[in-house]
Amino acid sequence: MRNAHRVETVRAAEAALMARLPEGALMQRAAAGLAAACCSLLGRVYGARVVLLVGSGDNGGDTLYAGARLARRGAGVTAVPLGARVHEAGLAALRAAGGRVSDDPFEALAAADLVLDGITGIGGRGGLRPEAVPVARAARGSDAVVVAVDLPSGIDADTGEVSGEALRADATVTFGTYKPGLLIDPAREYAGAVRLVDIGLGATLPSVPDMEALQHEDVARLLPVPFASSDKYRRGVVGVVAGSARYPGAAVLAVAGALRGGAGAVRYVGPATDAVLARFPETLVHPGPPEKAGRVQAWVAGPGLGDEPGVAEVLASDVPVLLDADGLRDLSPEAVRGRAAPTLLTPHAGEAAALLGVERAEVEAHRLWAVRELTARFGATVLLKGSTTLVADPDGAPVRANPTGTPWLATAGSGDVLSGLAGSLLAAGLPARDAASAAAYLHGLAARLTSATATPVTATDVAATLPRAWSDVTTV
Ligand SMILES: NC(=O)C1=CN([C@@H]2O[C@H](COP(=O)(O)OP(=O)(O)OC[C@H]3O[C@@H](n4cnc5c(N)ncnc54)[C@H](OP(=O)(O)O)[C@@H]3O)[C@@H](O)[C@H]2O)[C@@H](O)CC1
Ligand SMILES: Nc1ncnc2c1ncn2[C@@H]1O[C@H](COP(=O)(O)OP(=O)(O)O)[C@@H](O)[C@H]1O
Ligand SMILES: [K+]
Repeated sequence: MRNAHRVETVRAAEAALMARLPEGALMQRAAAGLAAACCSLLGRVYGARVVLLVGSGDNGGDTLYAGARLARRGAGVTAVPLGARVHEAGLAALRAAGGRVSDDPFEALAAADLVLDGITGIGGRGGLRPEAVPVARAARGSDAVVVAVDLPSGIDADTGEVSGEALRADATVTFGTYKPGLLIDPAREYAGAVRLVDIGLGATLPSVPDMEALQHEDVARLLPVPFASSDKYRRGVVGVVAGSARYPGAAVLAVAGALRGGAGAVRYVGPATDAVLARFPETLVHPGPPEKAGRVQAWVAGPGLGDEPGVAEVLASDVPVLLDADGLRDLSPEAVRGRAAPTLLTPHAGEAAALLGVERAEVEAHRLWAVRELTARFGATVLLKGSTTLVADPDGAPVRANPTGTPWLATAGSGDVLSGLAGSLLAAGLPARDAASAAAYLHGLAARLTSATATPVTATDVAATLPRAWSDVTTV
């Protein structure tokens, strides 16, 4: 599991740890880890040209001490102070190691191999200030590798929001714990590859993080495994209410996802029985209504449903229900809040915006807010799809950010596959939060495996690759 903590939590943990350590010890740990990461990125340190963008706080201090370490190994290191103050001890260390302060940042950047962005870390507020903007742009426009120190300067550490200009990094070296902003778009995209440096903060951080991201071993633990005594009903039956005369393909894709999700059987209910059977003869089919179709352990309703009935019927059932696409249209919080069994909503940004009564751009810019707000209003688990898929639970457990996926997933029908897959995991007995986050993980991984050759993927490809993703996760 990758854990992330908010700035307030990090500061409290840092204060508790610092009280036990000699002064400056944490900053030296951070700087040592940062310098080591820079060495591995540079390959050859001796003779490399390194530029430090230094803000007024401790983020600049980390950067100066790391710069001193690189200078001692033979790099040519130039500091560019950008704040009203500078970390004096860090600057003295850099000078003592042979580093210098630049009088022309643009000249230094034009020749740089590596730029360290130490303008702001967890103390930053809002986007880059105007005086830093031209320098940050020159850094990004140069041929140098840009490494963000703790966070890309200009992003919001707690939310992943980017309200002004921020410096896009190729890699981020973060200290002690991940920050939520490193896991959530749009900020996540500014961070590049993120490396965590252990500075001993684990000892004083709370054990329940503010946010988390699953990894292979976490998903492997969640996925259902049949026992010797299992039969198809004990493994769980998932019912899929999807498709219409206009969108029969959505039914096929949702069933495709459901068949690969670990349920023992998939029951399709709706008008697309012929299309579903033609593709997947193993499906149990029924024209509807859902309550006449036979017992299921979870329902998925909505993909391609158009104006077909079924949503109210599954909401009236006493089993977990996943609502997606047309199943979310005009959904009232009361219809969900009154349910005794879990409900999982899987909107994309447009559907989330409609449910919240805001613009789509508002959801995309404030994804964490949007997923939390939907969860609170509907009293349901919510999986918000998009460039970063987030899963929030009404019981207040840490929000999960999905680390897999690729922009190639933005293809028609891929959401239908996801809803079938997540519903299948619900039917197999996973709690809604686990079903949603494990499904998003497998779905994103399948898309990555399919697009490994940098070619477009189709929703059908993603569904067909789910078994490979499953085996990739469970055979670590
Ligand atoms: N916590 C830990 O465990 C450890 C933390 N460590 C390190 O310390 C870092 C946090 O340091 P920090 O608290 O000094 O804040 P930091 O991010 O350097 O900003 C400072 C100042 O910047 C300014 N400023 C604000 N917004 C701005 C903007 N948009 N654009 C430009 N300037 C802006 C503002 O000052 P102002 O100019 O307003 O007076 C603010 O006070 C942390 O990220 C990590 O690197 C490690 O060393 C060890 C373990
Ligand atoms: N830019 C992106 N990067 C990564 N994944 C994306 C991006 N845009 C969309 N996705 C993913 O693609 C899928 C699209 O689902 P959805 O919007 O419901 O499409 P459809 O309704 O056509 O099935 C979701 O899993 C979503 O998380
Ligand atoms: K930074």
